[in-house]
Amino acid sequence: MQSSRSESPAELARLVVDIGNTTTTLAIFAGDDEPFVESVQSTLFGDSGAMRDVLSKLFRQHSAPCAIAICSVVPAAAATGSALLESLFSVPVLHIGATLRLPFKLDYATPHTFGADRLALCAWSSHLFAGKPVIAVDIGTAITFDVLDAAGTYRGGLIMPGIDMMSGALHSRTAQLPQVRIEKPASLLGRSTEECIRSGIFWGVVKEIEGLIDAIADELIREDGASSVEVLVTGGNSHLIAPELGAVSLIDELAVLRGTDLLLRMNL
Ligand SMILES: Nc1ncnc2c1ncn2[C@@H]1O[C@H](COP(=O)(O)OP(=O)(O)O)[C@@H](O)[C@H]1O
Ligand SMILES: CC(C)(COP(=O)(O)O)[C@@H](O)C(=O)NCCC(=O)O
Ligand SMILES: [K+]
Repeated sequence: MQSSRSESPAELARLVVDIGNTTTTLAIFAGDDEPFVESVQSTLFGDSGAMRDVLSKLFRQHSAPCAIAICSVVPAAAATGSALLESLFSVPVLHIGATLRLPFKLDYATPHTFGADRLALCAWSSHLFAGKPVIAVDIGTAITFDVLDAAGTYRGGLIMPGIDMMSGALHSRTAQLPQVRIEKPASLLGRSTEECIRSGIFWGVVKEIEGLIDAIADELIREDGASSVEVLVTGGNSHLIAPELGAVSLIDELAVLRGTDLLLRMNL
């Protein structure tokens, strides 16, 4: 792949892939411009034939990448995907993990099991809110909370089932409950089976997240004397839920991708 001599790595195109348990998102970053983004079902990313089509479409309008990073929580898809990308672009693929140079201190008992998406989200959160405590919430297949203190030290997190997982589990683990599409209910109290499920999951998740954010912020204020705590919300369901939450500093569905790109540039 030829590139002009004058461009620094930050200017050259970087391909960043976020493989979640539901959605795989591919982004092309160049300089500090907003990335060009394509999303596919993660089940597709394991199918190299289908992925060739997605990648050829993606790179029809863009120069080939000078650097590639994969942020994956699905090992099989990451293996297939990186082999495909390395063969297509002859560029080594960086896999996001705890052994990389990080912009924060990862204090986790099992760093090798820490989700790459949570790592990338913490990297971006620490970059965005340097010097402040931050709670990063990813409302995706699962819902995760990750907490950094003002000194940029990881303080811990929480993992809970995501919205579709809850709706799916109610249907698959009971004899009579239907699978319900979750959107904002018309009222708090349901007056039908479908309304009760929709309201139970939607408002249950809102109150769980709100309550946990408040409890975490109280702990940081009590233990660290923090004056205020930033809250960053991301994930496929962030735009559904975040508007119902109290003080959210920022909603950014691309936060994991931006953190992956930051880690790629820090580890080039
Ligand atoms: N295009 C979409 N439109 C509406 N909801 C979506 C879309 N893509 C994902 N979602 C919702 O987001 C959830 C997945 O979150 P996401 O963060 O995309 O996945 P992952 O956990 O794989 O990173 C899905 O369960 C679904 O509820
Ligand atoms: C918790 C997760 C499944 C969330 O992934 P997602 O919802 O994005 O698919 C992922 O971060 C993961 O596989 N974590 C590994 C365990 C850990 O983070 O400690
Ligand atoms: K995610």
